[in-house]
Amino acid sequence: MHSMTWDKNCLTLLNQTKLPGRVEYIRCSDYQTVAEAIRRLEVRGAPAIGAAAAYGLVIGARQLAEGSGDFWSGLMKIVQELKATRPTAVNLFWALDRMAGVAGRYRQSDVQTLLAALEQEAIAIAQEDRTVNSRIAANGAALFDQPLAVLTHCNAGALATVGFGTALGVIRQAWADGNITRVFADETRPLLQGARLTAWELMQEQIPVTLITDSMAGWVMKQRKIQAVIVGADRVTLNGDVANKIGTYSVAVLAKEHGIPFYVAAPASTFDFTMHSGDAIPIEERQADEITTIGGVRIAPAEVEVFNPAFDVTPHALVSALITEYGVLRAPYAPAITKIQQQLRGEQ
Ligand SMILES: CSC[C@H]1O[C@H](OP(=O)(O)O)[C@H](O)[C@@H]1O
Repeated sequence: MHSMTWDKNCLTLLNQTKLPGRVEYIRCSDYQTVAEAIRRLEVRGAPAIGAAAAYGLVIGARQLAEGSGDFWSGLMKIVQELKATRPTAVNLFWALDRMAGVAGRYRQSDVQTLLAALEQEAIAIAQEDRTVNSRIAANGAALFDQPLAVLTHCNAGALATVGFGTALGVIRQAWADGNITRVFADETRPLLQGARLTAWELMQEQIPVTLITDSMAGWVMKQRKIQAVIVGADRVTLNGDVANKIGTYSVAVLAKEHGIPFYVAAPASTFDFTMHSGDAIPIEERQADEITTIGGVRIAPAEVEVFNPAFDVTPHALVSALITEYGVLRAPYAPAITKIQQQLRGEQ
């Protein structure tokens, strides 16, 4: 399955809010549709929203070229509108800054040349994510030197990326190597990415998966049913702190308590080299009805007070290893992350 496809004139998104019951697609012929899809988690997952926003800017630039307003100020306004869709996953800002940089290099060119350059950059961002997924998978699978059962939280699979996933990419490769006996998937309240998306993805490939509620993770560890945890990330800071789906921090604390390795799979595009610690990561808070209803059915009093942070931050001390396309990083993370930053600067 693919989270998105690009066919020169249109971005088609798999509508993840309808899964697993219905496979429906959203054809995005304007950038506003892409922005709304990111806000509504119709497309979600750090690398996926970065790539979707990049394509959204391509579409928006074409809309401007057909209009009569000031092209450059209009383009920068669309960049800001897309950046405002969600605050935590750094891939969104990384992708849009990269696209804006390309636009700046072609600002004095004719519009058609600029449009072509933007489209090529968005395609490159998507293609690089596929390649990076494969390298993360290979680096992470090498950690599994015997058949193990693992636990994962939320969805860091093909649906969260352009390729075949970060955490689930490692699981797919380790499964192919014969080193995964079973995956325990946290349902991941409130939006149930684990129940709706991870369970669906793994069952599509006959990878053994057991769905549990988030509150069962500790008991599954106590019962020695799993030997490793692997999750994705939305933002990793210079010291190795990790923002990820709400509930990840609890899983990391439980893993520490039970002596179980807690791995984070993340591409360099999810590293925030401007942020020294997770204390500064903006945590998205979402609307109350995500908690007080399920599938439109009310499960709590309508006026109840709700706290709905979509992410939490796991301190680097609880992270056993960061699995990246550059290799498996171990603590202390700052020197290794800084080295990746230097390599990236050298590649530009
Ligand atoms: C490979 S990034 C996946 C990451 O994104 C998810 O958040 P959301 O579903 O709200 O976009 C979750 O934190 C996953 O670990």
